[in-house]
Amino acid sequence: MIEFKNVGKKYPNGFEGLKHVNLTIDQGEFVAIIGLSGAGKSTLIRTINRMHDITEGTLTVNGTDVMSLQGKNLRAFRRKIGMIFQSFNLVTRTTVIKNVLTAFVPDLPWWRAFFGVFTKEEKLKALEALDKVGILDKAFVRTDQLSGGQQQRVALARTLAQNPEIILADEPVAALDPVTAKQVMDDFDRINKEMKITVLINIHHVDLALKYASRVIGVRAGEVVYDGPSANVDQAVLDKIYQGRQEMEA
Ligand SMILES: Nc1ncnc2c1ncn2[C@@H]1O[C@H](COP(=O)(O)OP(=O)(O)OP(=O)(O)O)[C@@H](O)[C@H]1O
Repeated sequence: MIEFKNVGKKYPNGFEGLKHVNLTIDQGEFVAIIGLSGAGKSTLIRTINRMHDITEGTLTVNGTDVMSLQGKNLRAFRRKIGMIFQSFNLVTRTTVIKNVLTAFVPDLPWWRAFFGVFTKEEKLKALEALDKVGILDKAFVRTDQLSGGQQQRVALARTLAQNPEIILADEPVAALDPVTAKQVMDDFDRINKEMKITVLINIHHVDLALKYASRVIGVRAGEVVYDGPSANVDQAVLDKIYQGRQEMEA
């Protein structure tokens, strides 16, 4: 369970990225975070794995006070939270499987990481993760030969190999065409349902947010202005979140 209690985030320049955020997200939920550019969506999800420090209130993940973590404990905590970015963050000049195997690097002795020595079990786990996102046949292909959608799936497989409890995805389909975006969203959906992994997605596509997420969190100027079932999102809710700048899809 992820719990925000009166959370605030003030950036060093004094800008308030988050204000009075109160949220409880249960294990296994699929949540879409929507809002205008600059509303604070990235700031919100990045506080969960401590990419950003909160400056007010408390944030707990499965009972752990995130701000109390340091060094080894923080690294161990981060291993349970997968992160997916718009830009995939892969090493494109190497093979797909090598990218997935990097998921194990933080747990390896330095020499194994340095020489890229992986056990049979680790290799099987990496292949299994690729199978889960439907690109097992691409395991030994150079990553730069894959389409954008396939590369995002490699990133997803790398995250899955980490065995996460939570996946945070920051605009994961923003760089993809509509058909590929839907395929990647289908992967998130399957992973969420089959593996009971909590999925939190920042997304600009309201139609995809409403189709895939069961819950929508609307952020405006650092504040949560809507939190409820996606089925209850109507034009009035969108007007509140987007200040009248977003039309509901027919
Ligand atoms: N390091 C920083 N210092 C100061 N202000 C920042 C910093 N990072 C982000 N901000 C500001 O915080 C606000 C929220 O940014 P954030 O990236 O969370 O928005 P977002 O909703 O994810 O936007 P987008 O959809 O464009 O990615 C923005 O106004 C941004 O300019």
